[in-house]
Amino acid sequence: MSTNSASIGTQPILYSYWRSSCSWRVRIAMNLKEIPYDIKPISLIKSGGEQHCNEYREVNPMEQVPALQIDGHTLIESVAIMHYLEETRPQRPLLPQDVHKRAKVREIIEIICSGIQPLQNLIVLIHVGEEKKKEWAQHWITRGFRAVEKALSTSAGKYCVGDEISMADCCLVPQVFNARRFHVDLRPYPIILRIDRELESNPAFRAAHPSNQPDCPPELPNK
Ligand SMILES: O=C(O)/C=C\C(=O)CC(=O)CC(=O)O
Repeated sequence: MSTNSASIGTQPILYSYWRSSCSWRVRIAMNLKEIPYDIKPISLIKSGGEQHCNEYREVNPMEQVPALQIDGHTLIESVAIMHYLEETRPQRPLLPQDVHKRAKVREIIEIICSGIQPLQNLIVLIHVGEEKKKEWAQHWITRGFRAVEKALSTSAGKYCVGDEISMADCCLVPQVFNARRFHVDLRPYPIILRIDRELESNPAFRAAHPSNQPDCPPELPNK
């Protein structure tokens, strides 16, 4: 963890891209915990991607968003960031007290953050190629959503795990957006759809939505 004296005692800075699902997870968590922050937009597409420039590589050697400068540190990886926020800002908890429920939250996080999103992110789709990318993304999202829906069939209340919003919900909503972006048929996943609809009007989720980001283009493509 590198230190960054500029962020000690000042407002956290989130390096973010409007429709990056990983940035979006952190925006939701920050909003739920009511932590004020500034956004530094990093365009993943402008001039081959600002995430690859030397200056940003110093911030995040993975050349991805998000990165969060907070408490004098630079943190990367959205799930690690959410856990840091949970441990340092326990207000409005995003993990349940019950250990079994915690395990379910982590299970859903893993399915999405290891089993779906990395397989359909920008670098992979560029490698797969324009012609095949839609079918590829649909395949991995469908496979993962089958498992998420099954997990939710026993864990869900109003939200992914019980009736309290958790980190699992922070991960689910952006992934549903990606599924729609790649025209995945969501009808087989009624619980996923119900939770997504439930969270649509939540102010923390609304403020984190791509369409409410400073770097969102005037017309939202593929929405
Ligand atoms: O086409 C673009 O606008 C570029 C990048 C993204 O949306 C972000 C992703 O790679 C998808 C994701 O975060 O899951």
